[in-house]
Amino acid sequence: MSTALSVNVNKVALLRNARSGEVPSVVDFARAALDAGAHGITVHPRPDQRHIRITDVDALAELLSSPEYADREFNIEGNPLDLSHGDHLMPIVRRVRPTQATLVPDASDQNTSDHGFELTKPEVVGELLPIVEELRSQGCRVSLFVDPDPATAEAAKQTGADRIELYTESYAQAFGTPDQRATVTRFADTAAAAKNAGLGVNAGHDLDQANLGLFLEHVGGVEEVSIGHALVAESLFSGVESTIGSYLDLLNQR
Ligand SMILES: CC(=O)[C@@H](O)[C@H](O)COP(=O)(O)O
Ligand SMILES: NCC(=O)COP(=O)(O)O
Repeated sequence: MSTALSVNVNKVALLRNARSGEVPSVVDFARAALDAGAHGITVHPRPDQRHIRITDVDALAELLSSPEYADREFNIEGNPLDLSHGDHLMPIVRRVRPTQATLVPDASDQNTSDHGFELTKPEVVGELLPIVEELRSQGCRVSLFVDPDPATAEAAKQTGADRIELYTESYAQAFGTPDQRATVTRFADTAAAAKNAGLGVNAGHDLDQANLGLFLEHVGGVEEVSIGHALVAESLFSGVESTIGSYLDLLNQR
């Protein structure tokens, strides 16, 4: 199985928002990533719009609607259960109709994503069921952000979701330490449990060129990795085309 690369452009928007204006352009970065061979674009439009704004989502949707990118995917992340700023995510997904929605249980004031859904709790599954059903009814693939836990992966099936996304920060932290083997084994076990439950497997958070290869070597059947923070940082030094090419080499996609 080949693993697709979805480029998260949150951090391009973060830099852009440091000043007024459109420099650097989120759309231009996304176009360069796609032209270099990235399989898709990911955004996480948080309620405070600290980086990705709703206008960015619409501009990227227009870019990806271009015939030249007909085979590329748009992945929108967010927490449909966080109504602290009103219903933020679902109106966006209903309007844009992305290829995939990745549901992430972030609170609106979190610095970044730092945990997955507790799907072994029936009440969490119950809250997600109607949302997953609506998204899938509009043709949107649904992925649920989860911690590395086989029981959680198995429970994800009850929501009707298509995939899980493995939250890989603990892997990135363990990479190169004595905990590496045990940690990557837990991710492999979680991925296997998801596959056995009939779910696809995505992965993301703190993946980079240094740690990605070992992860894919040990965790089977990963269909998509979404990478942003490290990739954008690496692009500052090596350029977008070269950086994307390096990731595609790691994914054996060139
Ligand atoms: C869900 C996840 O781990 C990331 O996709 C998330 O988008 C990171 O959010 P920030 O870019 O705001 O840190
Ligand atoms: N779902 C993970 C993602 O989109 C990007 O995470 P990161 O590479 O910015 O940590």
